[in-house]
This record gives sequence, structure tokens and C-alpha cells, in this order.
Amino acid sequence: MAPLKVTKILCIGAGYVGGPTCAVIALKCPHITVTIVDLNQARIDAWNSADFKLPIYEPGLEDVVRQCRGRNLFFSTDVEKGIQDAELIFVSVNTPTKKSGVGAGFAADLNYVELATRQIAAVATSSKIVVEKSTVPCRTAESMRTILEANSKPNCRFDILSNPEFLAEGTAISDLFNPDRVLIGSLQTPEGKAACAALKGVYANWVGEERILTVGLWSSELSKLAANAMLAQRISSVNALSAICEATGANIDEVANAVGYDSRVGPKFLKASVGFGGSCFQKDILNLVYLSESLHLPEVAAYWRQVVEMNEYQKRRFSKRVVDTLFNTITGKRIAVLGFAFKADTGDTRESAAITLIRDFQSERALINIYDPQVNEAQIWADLQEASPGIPLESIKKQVTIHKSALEACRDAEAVVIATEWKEFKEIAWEEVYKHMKKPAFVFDGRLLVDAERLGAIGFKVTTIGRSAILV
Ligand SMILES: NC(=O)c1ccc[n+]([C@@H]2O[C@H](COP(=O)([O-])OP(=O)(O)OC[C@H]3O[C@@H](n4cnc5c(N)ncnc54)[C@H](O)[C@@H]3O)[C@@H](O)[C@H]2O)c1
Ligand SMILES: O=c1ccn([C@@H]2O[C@H](COP(=O)(O)OP(=O)(O)O[C@H]3O[C@H](CO)[C@@H](O)[C@H](O)[C@H]3O)[C@@H](O)[C@H]2O)c(=O)[nH]1
Repeated sequence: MAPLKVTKILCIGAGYVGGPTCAVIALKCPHITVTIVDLNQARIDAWNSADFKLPIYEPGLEDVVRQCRGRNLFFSTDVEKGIQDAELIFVSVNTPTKKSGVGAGFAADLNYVELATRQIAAVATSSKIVVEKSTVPCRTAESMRTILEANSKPNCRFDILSNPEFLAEGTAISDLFNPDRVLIGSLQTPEGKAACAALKGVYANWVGEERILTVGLWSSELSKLAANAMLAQRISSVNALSAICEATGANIDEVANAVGYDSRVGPKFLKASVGFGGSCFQKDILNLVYLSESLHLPEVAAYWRQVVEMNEYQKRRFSKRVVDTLFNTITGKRIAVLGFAFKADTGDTRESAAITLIRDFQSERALINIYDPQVNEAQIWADLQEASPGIPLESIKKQVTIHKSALEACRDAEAVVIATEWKEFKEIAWEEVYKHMKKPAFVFDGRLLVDAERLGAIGFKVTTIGRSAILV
């Protein structure tokens, strides 16, 4: 069966994945018309804004959108028209952890995927390739196929592919330009293979064939969960070792470097931290835990669950170290938290370790100053409110202040806590910060970011994750 040459693509979901991924497809494939739709009008308005104030911050994204928007890249809320026109549809909607019902706290909430699938079935009047872009549990494509086939019109067939996304926020555009691999899963039928070839043809416009892996549907779905679980496992492993370093005098940077030199281990993703955050790692591991339990594999479930438990322990351990070091109480003390995003180069705050730390400091009745170069105030207040249900925003605002610069946030503080690895925190005028802080002035580096010896020489008392003594 000759593969279809795709000319019209729709993406349902204009979020962190759908937006950048399909903008890059539009850039690299000028012969393809790409439309990205979302139910969220404000989000679509931001993608269409005249001054390119896009709804997500991602280095290089604005440049891509400037080149294609209005040419072969369109953003819209007209989901139905988008479905009717497209030959290939990416489903790139959110799949958060379920908050209630069966599997609450572990299983993925597939409601958005199901609603999008039902809408495709209801509206489509011609055959479509439907591509699962969202991260989903193994065998979700089967449910999508059942829904589509049960609701399809005559002469309308649907082929389902799995094409999980591996981009990391903050480096999304370079990851998309130059991916380690593109993974496409399909049924191993002639129709499935033809659909797979059609999608492969899209990526082949800029990705070398040797990096486009084609596999079975279920392997593709599971590979996405497996990749995230193994990446997060590396961080939890190094964070577990950081606790041993703090207790023994070993230095986690030196240990990670020595271990990473082994080519079988490799140097990447071994940076000890205050804990991993982001919308994916925890959600996807919990999803894997739920899948393992559903398959009656309790030992496998317990193994992966420990990766998340170690991450919680790491956050708790860090907050406690702050309290212990500040003479066992932070009540009424001013603490500057530098960074609110879950990692540098993004404005995304989902599952950010900073939120947990601030909540812990709030419950110790500290006064907290926050500064982040990208996260807007409204987002910070929304996250803090969600983290402390039942506490009115006015009460939170009595304890927490948001500042417009690091210097301002550190003024009159007793301690600075580095929660996100923004490069600008490395380059702050630390001498100036020191002058304006209460003494002794403490720095807690949760990201192995600053030069502890240099700060020590200025006069700071520095506590670094994975290092034992306070440097004076
Ligand atoms: N964020 C990442 O870095 C990343 C990376 C790889 C994979 N993923 C996965 O990709 C998926 C999407 O993640 P995201 O971060 O882009 O989520 P997101 O919340 O930023 O975006 C999802 C968008 O889908 C829209 N939506 C939901 N249902 C819809 C419908 N029926 N019709 C139209 N729009 C609809 C929402 O309004 C939202 O704007 C998730 O499964 C996630 O696990 C995320
Ligand atoms: O050595 C490291 C590396 C990362 N982190 C932290 O881990 C979290 C996640 O970082 P990263 O993986 O870089 O960002 P994400 O955007 O969450 O990307 C992950 O999750 C995506 C969503 O599934 C996948 O597509 C990506 O491949 C996968 O890296 C962040 O809080 C980082 O600060 C560390 O603490 N130490």
C-alpha cells in the first residue's frame, strides 16, 4: 500500500507539546498546512497575538512561530473544521494524574484523550490517521480505535499511531530540530504500516531515517513511560547518594562525575537537586506503578514507586536542613526563594520543587520573598493557593511577597534558597546581596549552582546539596 503524502495536519491541544512540535513541523515542512486547535480561547489568542506574546516561554519558539504563522501554521478554536480538513491528526491533550475515582493519585486521567477521540469520530467525514502524541498508558490506542470504529461513517477509516514526544521543556526547539530519536508505533497490518510510513515521511523532512524508529503500538506507548521512569530514576539515585555525601563528607558532584565517566553509565542527568519537578516524571511513573499493579506485578510497582518516594524525601530533607541550619527555627525569619519554575529556561511551574519548599517554610511561619525571571505573579499565587487548600489567599499574602529582581528579593533576608538553576542566579552581584542581608547571611544551594567557596569568601554561610559542612 503506497504511503499517503500528508499535506494537511491538525493538532488537538495547543500546549507545551502541541504548540512547539507542530510549529516545528510547519517550519520544516512548508508544503504541509498545520493547524493547531485548542478549546482554551485565551491560549489560542496568545498564540495569535500581534506582538508574539506566546502562551509558553521556550527559547527559539518565537522565532519559529514568526517564520510560519499565517504562512502554513494556523492557531484556532474551531476544532470541528480542523478535524474535517485534516488528513493526519495529532492528539496532544493533557493526561494528568486522576484526582478521584478508581486509580486516583496514580492512573492517568484519559478523559481529555477520550473526548478528543469522540469528537474526531463524530465530525470526520473522510479517512484520517490519528496520532497519539499525549503520553498514555500502554494499550490506550486500542480504546481509541474501538471508539473511532464504533462511531465512524461509511467510507471513513481511521488508522491509529503512537508517536510519543520526548522533548524537554527549556530545550524544546533544539530537541525537536535534532531529536535523539522519533518513535512511531503502529499495528503491524498493511494499513498500519502505510499510516506509519506516512508519518515517517513527515519527520523525514528533517530527521535522518536512522533516527526514526518504527515499532509496534504497545512498545511505543510503553517506551515513553519507560524513558521517563529511567531518567527520573537516575535523579533519585543521585539524590539518594547526595544524602550519604552530606553525612560522610563526600561531595556529590565529584561522585556523580566519577560514576558518569563510566561509559556504561554516561555523564548526563546525574545532577543532584532539591528534587525533580515538571508535569511528566511523577505523573508518568505513577502511571507505570498503576499499570504494574493492574497487571498483578506488585514488586515491579514497588520498585518504580520508590523513585517518586525518594524525590519526596529529597524535598523534605532540604526544607529540614534549612530549618536546622537556621538554629532550628525560621518563624518570623525572612527567606528569599530564588526560582519558582520547575527548571531553568521555562515558565512552567507544574510539580515544581519550589512550591513544596515554600509550603514547608509557610508552615514554619517564615516570611518568604520569591523571585523568578519567567513565572508571572498570577501563576505563583495560583500554585501557592493550590498547595495550601483551605488557606485564604489574603493569609498567604501576609507571609509571601513576590519581587521583580533577585537583589530585591534578598534584601533584609536571613537566608537565600536557590530552588531553580537559572543562569542569572550564578551571576548575581553576590557582594551586593551580602551587604543587604541580615547576618549571619545564609545561602542554601538546592541546585549545585553557585561557587560555594567564592560565596564563603564573601562571608556567606553556604549549604550545598550533597556536601556536608557549612563553608565559612
Ligand atoms: N510538557 C512536556 O514537556 C511534555 C513532553 C512530552 C510529552 N508530554 C505529554 O504531552 C501531553 C500534553 O502535555 P502538555 O504539557 O502539552 O499539556 P498542556 O496542558 O500544556 O496542553 C494540553 C492542551 O490541550 C487542550 N485540550 C484538552 N482537551 C481538548 C480538546 N478536546 N480539544 C481541544 N483542546 C483540548 C487544553 O486546553 C490544553 O491547552 C501530555 O500527555 C503530556 O504528558 C508533555
Ligand atoms: O540531572 C538532572 C536533570 C534534571 N533534573 C530535574 O528533573 C526535572 C525534569 O527535567 P527535564 O527532564 O530536563 O525536563 P522535562 O521537561 O520534565 O522533560 C522530561 O519529561 C518530558 C515529558 O514527558 C520528556 O519528554 C523529556 O524527555 C524528559 O526529559 C527538572 O525539575 C530538573 O531540574 C535534576 O534534578 N537533575
